[in-house]
Amino acid sequence: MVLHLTDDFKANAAEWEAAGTKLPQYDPKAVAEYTAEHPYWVHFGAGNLFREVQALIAQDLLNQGEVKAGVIVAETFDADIITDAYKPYDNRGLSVILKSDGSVETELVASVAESFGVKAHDEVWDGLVKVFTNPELQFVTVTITEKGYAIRNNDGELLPWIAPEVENGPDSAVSAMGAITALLLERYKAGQLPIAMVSTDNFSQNGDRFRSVIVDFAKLWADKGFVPEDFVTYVEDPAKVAFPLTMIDRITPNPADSVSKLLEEKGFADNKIFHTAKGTNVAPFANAEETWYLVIEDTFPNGRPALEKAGVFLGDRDTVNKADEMKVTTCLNPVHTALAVTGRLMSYDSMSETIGDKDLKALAERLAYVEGLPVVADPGIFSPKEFAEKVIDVRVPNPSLPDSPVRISTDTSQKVPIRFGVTIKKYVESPDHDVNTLVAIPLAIAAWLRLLLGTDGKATDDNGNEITLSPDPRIPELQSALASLKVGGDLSKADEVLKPILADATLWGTDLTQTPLAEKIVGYFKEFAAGTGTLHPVLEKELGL
Ligand SMILES: NC(=O)c1ccc[n+]([C@@H]2O[C@H](COP(=O)([O-])OP(=O)(O)OC[C@H]3O[C@@H](n4cnc5c(N)ncnc54)[C@H](O)[C@@H]3O)[C@@H](O)[C@H]2O)c1
Ligand SMILES: O=P(O)(O)OC[C@@H](O)[C@@H](O)[C@H](O)[C@H](O)CO
Repeated sequence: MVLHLTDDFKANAAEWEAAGTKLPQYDPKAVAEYTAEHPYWVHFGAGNLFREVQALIAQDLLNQGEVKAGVIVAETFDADIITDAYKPYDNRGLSVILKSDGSVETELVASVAESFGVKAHDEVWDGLVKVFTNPELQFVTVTITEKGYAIRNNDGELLPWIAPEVENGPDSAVSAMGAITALLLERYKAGQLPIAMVSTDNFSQNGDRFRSVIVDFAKLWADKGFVPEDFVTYVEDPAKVAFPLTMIDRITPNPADSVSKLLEEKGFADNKIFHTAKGTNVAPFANAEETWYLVIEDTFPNGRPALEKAGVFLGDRDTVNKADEMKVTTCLNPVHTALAVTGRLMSYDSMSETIGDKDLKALAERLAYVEGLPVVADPGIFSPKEFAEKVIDVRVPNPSLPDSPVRISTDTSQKVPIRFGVTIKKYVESPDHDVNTLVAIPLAIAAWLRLLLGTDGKATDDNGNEITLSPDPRIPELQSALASLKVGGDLSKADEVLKPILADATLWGTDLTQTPLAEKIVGYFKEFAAGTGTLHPVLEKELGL
């Protein structure tokens, strides 16, 4: 038995069912034809999370007969994803859910009706313009990583790949933010049509940041005379263009060789993993855990389907904001980052190994329960304590999940302001909490700074073995700032060297040198960097283990 994603799955349904795969309950060809005239949902960022959350929601809505159209996917950063992992498979994918009890569930997903890999303003772009000028389009979702929203550097200057788009106007825009602003301009020209623009990336107040970047872009073009001032008013008007807040959660590791092999053994032919030139790891399948949440602020100016019937929580702004802060600043993502940086120092391959290390687990527990929970608000829709317990006791330890410290520590510099900075700020600003009591957060920060010691993206683990750091746009700058410090070397100037880094509010959300944390971090850093084999003794001493 050999199963291909492009099979006429109704004709060989028995074989798919024998493989235990859930099948679409609709005709994908009819859905694609209907979507071409009646699009309601476009998603930007054709990566792995999309396949395991948004595409499955779209499939669920189709299966239930709630909608007749599928989701359209657009990729601006890495069009190879579309060429390699979507087009050859008629935009279909296989969802592989690796449950914590060791069982595996597969589902053939055919809800992606069309895919656009944007490289220039050519016929592919024209296809997207047709979608954006359609009055029936209700919303856009986005998963493009935190750095995908950046258009300026830390000094407020335009990034080198954004500046030409500002200079040359909307017709030249192919970056994620430029292209989305240009497509909103088309929607504006088509009659100021309403739409919801839904960021589903991992950061606090994601919708607010998304709005501010789009408004920034629109104003830059207005200043240069490329667009009318009224276009700026359109994107600023929440009744026309809404930017709801969201919380999204499903641990979705990069497609793993182990899963590819498992699929091959089970007769799934489409199990090849692609590593694109831009560094995305994609496949015609995606692998994820069973738990998932999507919480969206219910502001959709052009309406929406009954997303709640597919398991999405729709709530008011306050509820969504609290749910997101709970996840990204306390109960999940900070735990992930602390485990990932210390896990890289231990050269652990999997996240389940990190939490299986009792000292790293103690760090995670202190971070979530002792330091995070006291300053996080209860969203009401789930209990933060139970959420954190499930993360620490069930989700991260899931031995079936091929998640790695290498993946989680990608772009750490972009994540620390949210994952640690928000909590630090709450301690600094609240008269009821003492910043001096923080231990796990400064330990995690110090461990990350120790991990960065090295050159050219290389570093050493706690055993002195060379490792390659995960990609991060600020590594060159940070490694060069730390260059005079060596593991086991003279650390007497560590204070001086670390000071400007710790003062950088773009990294921590706060100038840490104005807080007692700076001294603490320098102290921990010196202990970690004193030599090899320091991680466990320092954690044990500082955490009282
Ligand atoms: N994977 C997860 O467990 C998970 C869970 C919740 C939220 N998220 C959010 O989703 C994002 C994407 O995760 P993923 O698993 O799909 O990652 P992925 O590596 O599979 O895909 C990344 C996507 O982002 C795009 N991208 C990368 N850099 C970009 C840039 N500079 N500009 C524009 N687009 C860019 C890529 O082209 C691709 O579409 C994460 O960064 C996070 O914010 C991920
Ligand atoms: O996706 P990132 O790169 O922002 O962060 C890596 C992980 O912490 C993250 O993907 C989690 O797996 C996810 O947030 C779980 O919902």
